[in-house]
Amino acid sequence: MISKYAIGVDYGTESGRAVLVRLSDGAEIAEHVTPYRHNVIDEKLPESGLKLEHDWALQHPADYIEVLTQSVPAVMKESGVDASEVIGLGIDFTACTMLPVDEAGQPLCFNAAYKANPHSWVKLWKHHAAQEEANLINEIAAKRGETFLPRYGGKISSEWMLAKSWQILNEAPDIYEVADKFVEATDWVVGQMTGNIVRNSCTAGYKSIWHKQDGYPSREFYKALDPKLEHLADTKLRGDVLPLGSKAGELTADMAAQMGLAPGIAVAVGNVDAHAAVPAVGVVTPGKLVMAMGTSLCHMLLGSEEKQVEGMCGVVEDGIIPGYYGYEAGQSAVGDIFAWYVEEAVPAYVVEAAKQEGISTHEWLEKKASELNVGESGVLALDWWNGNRSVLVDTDLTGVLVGLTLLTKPYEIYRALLEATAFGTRKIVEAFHSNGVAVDELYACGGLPQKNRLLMQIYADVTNREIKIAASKQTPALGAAMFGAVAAGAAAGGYDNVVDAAAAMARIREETFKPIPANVAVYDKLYAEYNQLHDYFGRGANDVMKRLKAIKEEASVH
Ligand SMILES: Nc1ncnc2c1ncn2[C@@H]1O[C@H](COP(=O)(O)OP(=O)(O)O)[C@@H](O)[C@H]1O
Ligand SMILES: O=C(CO)[C@@H](O)[C@@H](O)COP(=O)(O)O
Repeated sequence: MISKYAIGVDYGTESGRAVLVRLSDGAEIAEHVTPYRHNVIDEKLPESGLKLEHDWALQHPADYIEVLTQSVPAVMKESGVDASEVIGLGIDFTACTMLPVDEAGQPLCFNAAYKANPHSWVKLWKHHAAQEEANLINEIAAKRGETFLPRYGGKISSEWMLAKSWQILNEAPDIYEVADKFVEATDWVVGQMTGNIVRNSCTAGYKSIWHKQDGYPSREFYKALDPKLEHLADTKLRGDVLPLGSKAGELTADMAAQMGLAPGIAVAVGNVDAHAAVPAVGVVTPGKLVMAMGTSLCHMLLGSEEKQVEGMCGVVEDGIIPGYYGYEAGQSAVGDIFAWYVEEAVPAYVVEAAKQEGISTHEWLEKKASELNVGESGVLALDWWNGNRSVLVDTDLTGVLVGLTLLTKPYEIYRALLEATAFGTRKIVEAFHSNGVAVDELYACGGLPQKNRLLMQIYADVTNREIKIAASKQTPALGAAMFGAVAAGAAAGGYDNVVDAAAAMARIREETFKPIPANVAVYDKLYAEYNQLHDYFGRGANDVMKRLKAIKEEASVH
């Protein structure tokens, strides 16, 4: 039998990667990464050099296309697979990563008339400058008793489509006016491959308050926010919303030529990175929490019923795997916090020591931190370096370190940061579990489980649960390829549904991380302290973080 293949393209925060996957067994034949030429644009705009304000995070749409034209031909070349054997392609993306486009589907930032306006660019998921809009959305939605609110854990995030769109209206009404549509980057890139933009049910459901039965919120609700938003859903957000696994269209001849693929192959509707990873670790039933661990951490879980859970990002019917309610929660920085520490705060002697040993600074810190007993450092942290996504849903919260002394060592702080993120995850696990969405097992995928064993042991100890690790290093891309195979269908050599695709293609590692009872006991005590700090700083007892932010904003006006 001739092997068939699909390509999965995973769009992360700093780079995109293509993986060529064999459909019979999920073997990853070749992979290639293309770093985004413009990376995250958070200081000044390309070309005009316009300085961006705090909390902005933009991207350049051309970088996404470069991933297709660089990484896809590279995997084809490396593998030696003939283009005729590749039957489908799927992508996954960070989200809500959104952009305004014109009638032709072209990003407004490609237009000389608009590109000096930062609102014409892609707003990356971690663009956090729409918190004021989010606060108002939540206040007004709560006052009106909007029924969608409980589906989003009681709060709509500043990271999502509505807050970002409203920020455009408030700060750049001309861009709002001229935008034909606001689209998720995942849908835009798929549209570039097929020649037609369609929306997917996953980003629409989790990031744009779309519901399978009810559609978007009512016009009255949008109007209550701002009369100019009344028609947002039927104008800027219009367009078909197709379920995950659907075929968005076929690869155009032009893009096929640039990507080294055959024209006409099936392209799946867009997906979200964390969501695509779920079938890629073989999770297609409830009770198994999948943690996509990278710069941020997304928690994905299936349930048979729709439950209300404080601070979850959302519950969407068929949002991850058809037939189940897909639950999502998350932490908006995890790896990014460790990166901050390594890049901004370790002393030179640590960097030098790591260099001498021929290992990375992370690895050196991990090694030294592993020698500590649990609780030995006396240092505790709150993991809010990029705000709090779940369960507080507040991007104005910031980080905390408690317990520092003149004897505190860098690796003790590093360990406290690893632990803080694990406590943040425990908070989420408990929120689900205590509200009737069972979390019996943990699965981890993404870059971090491959990079840091201490981190994974800490997560097992803090949550008191065994953790299974994805065999693939590229789980979102593998999942995206599965959806590409589903879009192609069994008749073409793919699969008819993602459950069948997962049965054949998903794998986990044999080795798991099991909780160590002695560590679990100490972490219970530390978690109780974390919880107290969490509520003190996060639930209004002391709003020092918000006051500091206000002072900082005032002081930064030059
Ligand atoms: N040894 C390590 N221990 C902990 N974190 C690490 C280590 N090496 C890199 N990181 C962090 O991993 C993150 C990148 O994760 P990865 O999954 O590769 O990326 P992404 O989330 O963009 O897909 C960065 O934030 C980086 O700080
Ligand atoms: O918000 C989501 C998913 O809902 C993610 O796309 C976002 O956290 C970015 O994820 P990564 O850290 O790039 O893996």
